[in-house]
Amino acid sequence: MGYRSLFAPGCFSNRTIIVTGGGSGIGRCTAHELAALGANVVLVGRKPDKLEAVAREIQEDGGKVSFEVLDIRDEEGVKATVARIIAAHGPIHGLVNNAGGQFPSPLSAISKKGFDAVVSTNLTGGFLMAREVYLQSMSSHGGAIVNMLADSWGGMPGMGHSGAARMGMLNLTQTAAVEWAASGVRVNAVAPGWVASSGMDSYKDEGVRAMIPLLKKEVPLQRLATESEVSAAIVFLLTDAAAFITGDVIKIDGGASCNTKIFPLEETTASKPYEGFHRASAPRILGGESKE
Ligand SMILES: CCCCCCC/C=C/C(=O)SCCNC(=O)CCNC(=O)[C@H](O)C(C)(C)COP(=O)(O)OP(=O)(O)OC[C@H]1O[C@@H](n2cnc3c(N)ncnc32)[C@H](O)[C@@H]1OP(=O)(O)O
Ligand SMILES: NC(=O)C1=CN([C@@H]2O[C@H](COP(=O)(O)OP(=O)(O)OC[C@H]3O[C@@H](n4cnc5c(N)ncnc54)[C@H](OP(=O)(O)O)[C@@H]3O)[C@@H](O)[C@H]2O)C=CC1
Repeated sequence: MGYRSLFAPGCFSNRTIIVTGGGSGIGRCTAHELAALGANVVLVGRKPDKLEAVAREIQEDGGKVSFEVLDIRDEEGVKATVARIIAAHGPIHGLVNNAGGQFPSPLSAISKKGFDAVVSTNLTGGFLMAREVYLQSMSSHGGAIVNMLADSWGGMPGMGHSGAARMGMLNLTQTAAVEWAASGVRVNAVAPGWVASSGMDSYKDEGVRAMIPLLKKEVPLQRLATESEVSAAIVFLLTDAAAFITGDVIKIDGGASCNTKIFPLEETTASKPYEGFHRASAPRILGGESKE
């Protein structure tokens, strides 16, 4: 009958896709997936050695890849980088706005400089990348953008700066989806809960490191996500299989955002007091004030 799967090998052939933060963690994993499906991948990040190492890995696997050194918060740098990518590769078909991060800290301990660093990385930088890719390329031929959010639907002690930025990115995703739909541009997002990514190794604070093994307690599926479970959702949103999906968010959190936290999971059938990690106890673990 000649049925053609939308996930066929080579489904991204002749498509150029930018992956910001492609030098490590989820971005690296996504870049590998996209290249394996035939995409011409352009990695973006601040550190050339990391980008070069990932580019080499992908080339060794037979993939098409190059990289651009860029701080996504640098407006002129973003404009020039997007122009350079188009000059070298032609139209841009996909953007994975993955670059980001934060340092866990209670709100009361965050300086303006620190708050600005997190918001400019996780919100403004993503905006600049999406705007330039739209203006310089996708507005004339369509494309797909996937933004990185996180499980920030409620207050998460220690994550107020990045939570605020991610929720800003949620509205930006929805607004861009509406404004750019007529140009054939789809804009979606993924919202992971905790991911066992290499990025988690960047947390050096002892209190935060002690918290990591406890995080799975609030996840109904009782573990952290893998990098490839996040990149699979990103890749799906870029495929033609998602052609009628825009302005949407895929949560990859093992059900964490569905857990009301009123009763910790293991206490729902037991009577002993809960002593593990849950959202209300995070400030104590992070060294901040707690109302408990
Ligand atoms: C239930 C599930 C909830 C899910 C929640 C989401 C979980 C998310 C996890 C992850 O994201 S893991 C990935 C982690 N990866 C990273 O965080 C990447 C590395 N991080 C950074 O690059 C920075 O943290 C940054 C803020 C994203 C970028 O900072 P920038 O490069 O601008 O830093 P600086 O210029 O060096 O510093 C500016 C300013 O920011 C403050 N600051 C930065 N980093 C730290 C830190 N590690 N600890 C404390 N403070 C930090 C600091 O105030 C700096 O000001 P000065 O010290 O220079 O005055
Ligand atoms: N791990 C987790 O539990 C979760 C992660 N996330 C988010 O997923 C994304 C990927 O995280 P993960 O892979 O875990 O962590 P990583 O720290 O490995 O990835 C972050 C990437 O972003 C790049 N980056 C950071 N700031 C900038 C900047 N200003 N300009 C360009 N590139 C930048 C970094 O590269 P370089 O420093 O070389 O520039 C790095 O490659 C991040 O946005 C993260 O916040 C969301 C929810 C959960």
